[in-house]
Amino acid sequence: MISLNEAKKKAAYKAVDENITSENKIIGIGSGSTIVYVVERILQLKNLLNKECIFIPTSFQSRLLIIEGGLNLGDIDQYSEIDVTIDGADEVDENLNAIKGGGACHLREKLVAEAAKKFIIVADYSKRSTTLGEKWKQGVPIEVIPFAYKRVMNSLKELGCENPILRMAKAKAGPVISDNGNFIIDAHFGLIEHPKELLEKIKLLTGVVEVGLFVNMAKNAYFGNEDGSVDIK
Ligand SMILES: O=C[C@H](O)[C@H](O)[C@H](O)COP(=O)(O)O
Repeated sequence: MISLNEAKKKAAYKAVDENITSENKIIGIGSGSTIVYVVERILQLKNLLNKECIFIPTSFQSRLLIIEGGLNLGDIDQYSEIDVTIDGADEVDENLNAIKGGGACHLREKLVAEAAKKFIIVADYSKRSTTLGEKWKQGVPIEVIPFAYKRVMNSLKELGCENPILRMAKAKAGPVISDNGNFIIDAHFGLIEHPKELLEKIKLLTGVVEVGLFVNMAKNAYFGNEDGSVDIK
């Protein structure tokens, strides 16, 4: 049996080995703890990759990983067509729909994933489910314009979320502020049988910037298993 961190690393390394080649010129880098291993592997293989390759971050965290690794940094407004984006997830269902935004990065993550010809998810075994909502009990992360948060919370209750929560910071009094200056609401909807419908309903609420439901976006997911193997879906 291996630890969750080792499982993340196994998935990340295999995803890089199988999806990042010398032919890729623009690569999207997701956010979170699994992505640290993605960048670690990219750095190990640096000499085999295209020297001109540009890396597009999805957060302050991944921007730092790119800079500190000595990789070429670009931005999504300079490079709106990406060859491959690799990112972590909070939960992935059997159709490869995902909940993302546990680290409040899902707005840029979605943009960089949508811009990619190939979007690949990397995750450990604890994130794998049949139906979204089975594993990630914190709720769907929703980025909102700060002054709209109360109205959006009321509307989320009408959509079936009993107790939407404004995400609070840990080492600061007050709410989490995203990289884009917005608030995050976590909205638990139980089992999400129809993620596309729920995404569309939430997205229509005034003041919502982006929803951490990634529906029909991933080409493959790499899951690191407890026994050290990696499943590719
Ligand atoms: O906002 C954060 C992102 O969506 C992450 O990709 C997600 O939370 C998974 O992170 P981790 O790899 O740390 O589990």
